[in-house]
Amino acid sequence: MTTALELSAITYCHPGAGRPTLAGIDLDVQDGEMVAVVGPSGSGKTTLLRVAAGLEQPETGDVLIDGISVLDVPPEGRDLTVMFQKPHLFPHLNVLDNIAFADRLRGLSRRQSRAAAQRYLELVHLGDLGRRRPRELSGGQEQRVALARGLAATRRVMLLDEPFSALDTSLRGAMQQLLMEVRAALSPTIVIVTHDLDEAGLADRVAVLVDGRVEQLDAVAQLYAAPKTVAVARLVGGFNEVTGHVSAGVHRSDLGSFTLPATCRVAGAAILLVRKERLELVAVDAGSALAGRVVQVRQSGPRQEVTVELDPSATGQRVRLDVEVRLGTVLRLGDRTGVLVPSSDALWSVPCPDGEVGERLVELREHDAGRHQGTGPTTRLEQGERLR
Ligand SMILES: Nc1ncnc2c1ncn2[C@@H]1O[C@H](COP(=O)(O)OP(=O)(O)OP(=O)(O)O)[C@@H](O)[C@H]1O
Repeated sequence: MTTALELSAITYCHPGAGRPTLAGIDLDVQDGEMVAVVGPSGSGKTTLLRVAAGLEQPETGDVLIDGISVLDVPPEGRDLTVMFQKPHLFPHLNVLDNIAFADRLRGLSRRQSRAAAQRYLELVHLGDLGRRRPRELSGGQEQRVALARGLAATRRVMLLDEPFSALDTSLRGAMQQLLMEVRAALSPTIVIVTHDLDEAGLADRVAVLVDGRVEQLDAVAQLYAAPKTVAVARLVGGFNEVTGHVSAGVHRSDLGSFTLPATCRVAGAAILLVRKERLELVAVDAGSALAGRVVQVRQSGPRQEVTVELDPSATGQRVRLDVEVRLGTVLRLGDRTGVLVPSSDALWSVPCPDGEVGERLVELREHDAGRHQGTGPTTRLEQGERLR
């Protein structure tokens, strides 16, 4: 596989901004690959696309297409197409000529460019609407035409900036389905900026942008199973976080001691990450369950979530865990319940960000030191044993 687009050590600062928007971006997109760019609002996603497209010039770094620097090439010469949230169709041209426009610019005859445009129009399931004007289209149809026009114009890489975010949920779903069909038919190379993690899941890899840097570039399943940092975990969402520390592959905290998967190579101050849907509510006296009581029950869309406050640990701390349960599970505030923490392969841990290594961690370390004083070498606690 060849690298279609590469951003190398890109830095960029908006005029008047206090700090760089892009602070050393490295990103490669392989031929035929779809890479999604996600990140908190203001993290620089659109700026990154604009730099790739040549609409902004980076301060340092390079943009390469097929291994050749295009820094000196203007946007229209870069073989990249950008598609924005708003379709921006030409109002005076009919749908077919909107799609045929790029080929006409490249010098193709009207007949050739319209024939190609018709094929793209059929690909987006609007084969009959070629003669309509953009004002005669619904929002969803307009966005399909914009996609067809983008595909017709693209020679190398398509850059999509939240292209479906203005559409309602069902239209967005339909456009995502269409994007999959287009990928299966044409294997275009795509970079898509999105806020929607489900949409990002359509991509081969997802780049998580935090503070102007690519914090992680991985398949979406990896972001859920093995986030590199707490910022990535928070962006992905759905994790319980418990601060503690790791030594010899065991995370120790007020929740207890949990062996981490061998692939998790964190040491020192670290946050244990446990996904809400991997915790299980069981009978309060069930074997290795942690006991507590229900302090909140809430419904969010098709999901039901329960917050359980665990009985105090030996150090007096009351850890709260969010648990996703089956919709319709009957639970009342104050109910006693057990919480079963999954086995090590469903756990993960990330380093504590510097600012979050707080007093609690110091207390935990002191507690551990006291616990093991005079008892010889530290023994590994059993999985799930609370500190006492
Ligand atoms: N033209 C500009 N001049 C000055 N600052 C800008 C300009 N455009 C964007 N910024 C700032 O640069 C930062 C990154 O903006 P950008 O639009 O790239 O972020 P984003 O991740 O795409 O955000 P969102 O998800 O909200 O669309 C923001 O702090 C924004 O306010």
